[in-house]
Amino acid sequence: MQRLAITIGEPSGIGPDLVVTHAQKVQQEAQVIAIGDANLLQRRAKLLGLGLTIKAFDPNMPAQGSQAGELWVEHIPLAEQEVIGELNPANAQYVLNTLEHACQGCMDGLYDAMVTAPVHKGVINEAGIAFSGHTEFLEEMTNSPQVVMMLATKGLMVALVTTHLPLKDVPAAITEKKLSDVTKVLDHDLKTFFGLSTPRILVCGLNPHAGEGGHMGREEIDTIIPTLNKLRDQGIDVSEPLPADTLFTDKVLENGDAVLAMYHDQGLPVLKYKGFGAAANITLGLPIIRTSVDHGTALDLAGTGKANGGSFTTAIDYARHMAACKQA
Ligand SMILES: NC(=O)c1ccc[n+]([C@@H]2O[C@H](COP(=O)([O-])OP(=O)(O)OC[C@H]3O[C@@H](n4cnc5c(N)ncnc54)[C@H](O)[C@@H]3O)[C@@H](O)[C@H]2O)c1
Ligand SMILES: N[C@H](C(=O)O)[C@H](O)COP(=O)(O)O
Repeated sequence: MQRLAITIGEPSGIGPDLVVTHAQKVQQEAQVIAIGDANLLQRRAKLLGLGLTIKAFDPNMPAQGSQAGELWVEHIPLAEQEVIGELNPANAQYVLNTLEHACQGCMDGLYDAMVTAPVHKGVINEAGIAFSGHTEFLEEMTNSPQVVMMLATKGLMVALVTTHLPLKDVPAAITEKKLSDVTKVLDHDLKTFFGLSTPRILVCGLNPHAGEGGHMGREEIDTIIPTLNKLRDQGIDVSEPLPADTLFTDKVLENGDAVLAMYHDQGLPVLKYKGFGAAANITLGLPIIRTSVDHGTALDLAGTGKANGGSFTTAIDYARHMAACKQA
């Protein structure tokens, strides 16, 4: 039986809501273990009118499922009690403690995968801790040479060359090495986890109309096309840089297995428009399996019972599928 570590995310957001709501279902095929403050989970369940029996996780016991309303918990204490909808920098280190615990447990083989509920990047930085996202945090903690952020929903997978950086810094970040390394990780993990023997990757240009022959930017000519040519010579099936506006049409998409976008807001708005609530964020290139929801902390919805748990379930499904592929 698989063991999944679920980090419960920003304490004042909807992460705890998603976890205690999900625990209302019988879990027979995997042991789902919430990593976070047990008292916070109990308070959130009470607020939502849900029954919750906390079961202390014991790593020395064989993996076992749970009945409806039960939740395995690895207790990591909050620094200060949460106020719903109000960010508190005092709890920033607590949030990182949950991530560190889950990641270390995956690296040690205790957990088969980690699934992350949303954290708030701003409040962690306000606490004086540089943090741009789980993706970069896990890359550093696992000492991985190159990770790739990919969001997936039924019928569309979008990976990113660059992730959480200011738009003005994007062109300089797209070097031959970066594009080549990201594409190789994407190609490898599409084969490993998604059953694609020769994945066809559709690559977005950076500039409008993929640079219009150099009249609207030269990055395609100077960097992107030469890199893609080399990758093709190495047996990776990549397209030419395609104008991103028309790439995301059915006629073009049906010729590929995944899209490689140059930056965050080139690829993710399309993915989220298509699949918000039924998509997951997957970090490729890690020595562990990590998936996440496709949304943020939604402070406005915490404790209201209105948070949609579709993406959370999707993230768990992808994690279980990937863990099974890794074990096969
Ligand atoms: N996986 C993650 O940890 C993750 C992902 C995205 C954003 N974030 C972080 O979340 C914080 C807030 O970001 P934001 O305000 O841009 O985005 P957000 O996703 O928190 O909210 C955007 C809108 O979507 C709604 N929404 C979000 N999740 C929902 C759900 N499950 N059901 C129903 N409605 C939902 C919200 O109510 C809001 O109206 C930021 O710090 C951001 O970096 C974290
Ligand atoms: N880029 C993600 C999104 O928009 O959904 C989100 O910020 C989460 O990123 P991390 O998984 O790196 O925290």
